[in-house]
Amino acid sequence: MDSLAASSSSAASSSSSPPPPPFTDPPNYAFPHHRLRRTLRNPDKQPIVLVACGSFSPVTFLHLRMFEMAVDYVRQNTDFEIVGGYLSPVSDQYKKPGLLSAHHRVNMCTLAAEQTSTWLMVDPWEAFQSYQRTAVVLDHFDHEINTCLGGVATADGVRKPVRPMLLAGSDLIATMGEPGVWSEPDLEHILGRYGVLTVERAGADMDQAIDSLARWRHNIHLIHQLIQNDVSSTKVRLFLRRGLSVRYLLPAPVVDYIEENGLYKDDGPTTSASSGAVTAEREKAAEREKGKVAP
Ligand SMILES: Nc1ncnc2c1ncn2[C@@H]1O[C@H](COP(=O)(O)OP(=O)(O)OP(=O)(O)O)[C@@H](O)[C@H]1O
Ligand SMILES: O=C(O)c1ccc[n+]([C@@H]2O[C@H](COP(=O)([O-])O)[C@@H](O)[C@H]2O)c1
Repeated sequence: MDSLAASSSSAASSSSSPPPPPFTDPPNYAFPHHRLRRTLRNPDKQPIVLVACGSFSPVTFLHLRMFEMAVDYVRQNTDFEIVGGYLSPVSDQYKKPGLLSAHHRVNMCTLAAEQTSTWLMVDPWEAFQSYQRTAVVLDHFDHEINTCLGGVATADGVRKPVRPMLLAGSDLIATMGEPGVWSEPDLEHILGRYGVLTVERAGADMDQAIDSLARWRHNIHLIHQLIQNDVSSTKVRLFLRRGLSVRYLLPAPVVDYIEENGLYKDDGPTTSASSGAVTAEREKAAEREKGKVAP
């Protein structure tokens, strides 16, 4: 199997022991696919699933709106057919400021997906374990949907593999050009193999962001926001700390959940925002040194 996780784990295995599973699943994990469409509407299209990775602390209407913008973009500009959409909240080990526990973030994302949409799902795979790089997360989707579920079928019964594609804001794509945040092989894997749908974000210059990623330009799809929305989780957390209303910025069940659980009343951890992935990777390496965490 052509996956980063598979290749790194098989390199570590001895010839006498059975090959380790390609991915480490959290306890009691089952891949959610209750809303994954298993039959292609148009047999000539390439099936894709949208995977949005992020903190979602908390999930906002903008995060959900990114998926709807992607649907319009894909219909008007590509030969893709979207068969599913997933929010994949990052692990607690990501250590970003304001990162609430995975338990609450997954609960809020699930309320948002299940109660405000008919097709979005939440995959808790990366949330409930050690930090997983985005390249590995996309491999996990590839494995679950194509290897385990057998992809999707056309109405004539022809099976087709589904391509997981990253759905992200242009600020996230901009970090791909920053030294020390993403590894070069991972960029090749994410942008060369899978591709990304990038939603314009106020304050992040999309053209500048993709300049340094020019060699993968064919796999980077730019989605312009026709109605500007610059809601961010940071601003929502700030409002909550100040006792201001966040109603109509987030889905109502998420606002209720925050109130019921008394969330975001204090500042949380203070790691710098851009160092989340770097911090998580360093901590994981240190854990590996101590022999506590599998590679
Ligand atoms: N206003 C926005 N416009 C476009 N993309 C966005 C916007 N807000 C979030 N995103 C994207 O959503 C994904 C998840 O982001 P994340 O959970 O880190 O949200 P965030 O609002 O940026 O969080 P924080 O404010 O805590 O940094 C990322 O790809 C991010 O770029
Ligand atoms: O895989 C990586 O190397 C990598 C580097 C930087 C960020 N990410 C992912 O990007 C997502 C959003 O990050 P952030 O800091 O914008 O909240 C989060 O899911 C991280 O795991 C991933």
